[in-house]
Amino acid sequence: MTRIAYFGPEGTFTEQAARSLAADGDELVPFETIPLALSAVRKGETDAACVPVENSVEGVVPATLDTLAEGEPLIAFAEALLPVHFSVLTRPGTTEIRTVASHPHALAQVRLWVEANLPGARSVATSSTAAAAVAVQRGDFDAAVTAPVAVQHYPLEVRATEVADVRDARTRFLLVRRPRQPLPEPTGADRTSIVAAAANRTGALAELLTELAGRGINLTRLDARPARGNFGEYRFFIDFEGHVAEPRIGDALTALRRRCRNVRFLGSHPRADGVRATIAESAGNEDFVDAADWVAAVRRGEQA
Ligand SMILES: O=C(O)C(=O)Cc1ccccc1
Repeated sequence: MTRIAYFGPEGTFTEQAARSLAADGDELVPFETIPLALSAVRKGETDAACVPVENSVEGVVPATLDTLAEGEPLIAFAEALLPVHFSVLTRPGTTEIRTVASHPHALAQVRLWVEANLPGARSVATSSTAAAAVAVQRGDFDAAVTAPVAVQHYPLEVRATEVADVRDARTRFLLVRRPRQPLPEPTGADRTSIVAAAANRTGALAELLTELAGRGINLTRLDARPARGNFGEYRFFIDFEGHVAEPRIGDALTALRRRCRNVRFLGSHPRADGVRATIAESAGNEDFVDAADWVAAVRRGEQA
C-alpha cells in the first residue's frame, strides 16, 4: 500500500486528482498546505504527495514551484489534468450572502460570477477550496466556492453548480516522490521538468532555451520565480516534451548542465493529455544515436 499526502482537507480538487492517480488500496492523507504535503513525503511520512502545479486561467501555483525548487529534491512521476468548475455552498437556510470564501485561484476564476450573482459580497481567501467549506460550516463566512465533490464531505447546501468565468479551465496536478527510485518508462507522450538558476548576465536564459530549440525540443511551459535570496535574480521553471531516457533529451540536459551548474531535474513522466512529442527534422532519437555512433567509429579510426 502507498501512502499519498495531498493538499487538503478532504474535498479539494487536489484530493480528486490524487484519487484519479492512486491505485486501489492506496491511503490518502490530507495536509493543510502544499509545503506541508511536500514535507511529509520528504520526511518519509508518506510515499508520495499530490499537489496542484498550474492552472489554465491563473497560471502557476507559486507554493508548489517554490517548494520543489528548494530543500530535499523531489521527482514528479505522474500528473493529472482536471477540468475546473465550481460549486457555491452555504449553510442550509442562509438568506443573505455577504462573504464568499475560497482558495485565491478559485476566487479569481469566479470573480465575474460573484459580481453578477452576489453583488456587494466580499471575497475572502482561505488556504484551499475545502478549507472555505469548513469555515462556512463553522459560521466564519456565508458561502464557499468549492470543488463539486466538497458537498459530499460537508453538511452544506448547494446554491450553484458549474460556476466558472472561463469555460474549459483546467488544473494540472503532480504526483511527486523522493529520488533514487526508477523513473517511469518513456511513452512517446512525456513531459520533462527542470528548474535552472540562470546567471544574471546578458543572454543567459536565451542560451539555455537555445540548447532546447536547437535540438527541436518543444517547450510546454516557462515560468520565472524570484530566487528569493537576491532581489532581481530569478529561477526559470522549464517544462518540455520528451523523457530524459531519450537520447535527444539526454543530450539537451547534458548541454543545459554544462551551461548552468545550478539546474535541478524535477521529473520525466507521461503527459495526462497524451499529446505525443513533436520531433523536428534531424532531431529524432535515431538521429542522435546515429551521430554518436559515427563519432565513436571515427574515434576508433574506423570512419572518416
Ligand atoms: O483548493 C483546492 O481545492 C485545490 O486543490 C487547489 C485548487 C484551487 C482552485 C482550482 C484548482 C485547484
